[in-house]
Amino acid sequence: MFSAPGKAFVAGGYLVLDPKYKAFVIALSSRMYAHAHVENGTGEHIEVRVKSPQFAEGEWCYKIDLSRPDRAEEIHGRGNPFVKSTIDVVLLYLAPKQTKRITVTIFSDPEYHSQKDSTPKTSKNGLKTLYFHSQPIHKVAKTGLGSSAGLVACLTTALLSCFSENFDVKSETTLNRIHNLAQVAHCHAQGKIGSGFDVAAATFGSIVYRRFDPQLVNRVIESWKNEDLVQLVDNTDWKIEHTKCCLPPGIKLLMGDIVGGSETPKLVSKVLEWRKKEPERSLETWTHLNSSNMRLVESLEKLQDLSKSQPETYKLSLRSLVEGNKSGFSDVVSSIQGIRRYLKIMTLESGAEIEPDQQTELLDYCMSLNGVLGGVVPGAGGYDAVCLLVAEEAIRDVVERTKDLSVTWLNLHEQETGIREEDVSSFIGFL
Ligand SMILES: Nc1ncnc2c1ncn2[C@@H]1O[C@H](COP(=O)(O)OP(=O)(O)OP(=O)(O)O)[C@@H](O)[C@H]1O
Ligand SMILES: C[C@@](O)(CCOP(=O)(O)O)CC(=O)O
Repeated sequence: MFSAPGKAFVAGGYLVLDPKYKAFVIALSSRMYAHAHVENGTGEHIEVRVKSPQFAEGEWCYKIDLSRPDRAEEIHGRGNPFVKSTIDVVLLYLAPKQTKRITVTIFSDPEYHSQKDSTPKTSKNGLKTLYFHSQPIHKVAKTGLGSSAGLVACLTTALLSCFSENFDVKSETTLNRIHNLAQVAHCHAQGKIGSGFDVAAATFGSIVYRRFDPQLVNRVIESWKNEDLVQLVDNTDWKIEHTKCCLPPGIKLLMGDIVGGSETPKLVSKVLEWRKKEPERSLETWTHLNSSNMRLVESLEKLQDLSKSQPETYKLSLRSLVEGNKSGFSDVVSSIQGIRRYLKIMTLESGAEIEPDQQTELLDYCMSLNGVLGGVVPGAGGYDAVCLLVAEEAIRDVVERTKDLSVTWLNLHEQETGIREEDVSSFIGFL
């Protein structure tokens, strides 16, 4: 069984669409899981059955002709574009010659979806609770953790593992192969080439990310040939960057769900329109915003180093932070203030509600609390969520002091690892 983490897009929304800029994405403890069972098949077909038992009608069964391995047919006429596209891309890449019967079972941790109309169930060993929804997957509200990226990343991994003797997700080559295939499958399913930050975080974990050239993936989707896909996946420099970066000890991420919601494509199109109409002003804003984003990354790295080279000094700074003295963390605080300043300028000038006044008020209040380094609207912003960086010891107090506000803190934290192998024992009773 393999799993991939959800994400919080802390810094670099919009800018990440342009390979000139980098973004900072934090991987989360809420994960998507894929368990594969493989048997020898008969006849001229491969059968891939994907089950997602937490959702109504959550089973898709594809028959794949060995002579056209990239064109899976769902036998009940049910659709799941992300499942289908992943099977198509992985089989186009592998061009298998032997029949097989594969069953992949998908599970997702509770925080990916709204828990409305759902029932919790706990595994036999009592370690894992999952929510079972009465609606089909496409009708269940999402929370923004990147469910399709998580699904595509762990399904790609599970399928590859069925065709490989010594499959090891700790190998860099394997991880890059998973990433590249998952990016192609995700773009193909979405019908557009996004920045891919969510797929990269699902694969590599907490990272500073620079995107790939969309033409690379476009060309392969257009040609749809095994040799072009193999060349792209195994022998092409995508020029992406995925440098590991995580929060320093004692600092935690708090993700808050906001009642409401925003449509990312509308926000993106308003921002891109503004960029076209006001090239100079928007470039100036993006340049400042990017400096603040990169200053945040650098200051987190410095704190990480300090916590190792001078652990006592670092501990004292953390202690003071909880008591309200943020001076040991001033670079993080000021870079977050910078990020917010330029996101607000983008909001006011582009008309896209990236940090609307309601979020400004909430974030300003949170920032005034002891132990809080700062908070931002993650990703594309809007009325979806907020995230805070907080001293671990102050979390309880922050939750208490915000309990009457329109924010629900989610039960998750940073978990920096990307794809990893899982022990199935926590899933006994579900499988
Ligand atoms: N657990 C799952 N089982 C099966 N399919 C899933 C699962 N999770 C996600 N999917 C697929 O991904 C689709 C959702 O992808 P979409 O791109 O609309 O959302 P998203 O941007 O990933 O959302 P979010 O970031 O809010 O999680 C679902 O309709 C389904 O096709
Ligand atoms: C606005 C954008 O940079 C981020 C969207 O992030 P999210 O889907 O809101 O987490 C678009 C993208 O990178 O695909």
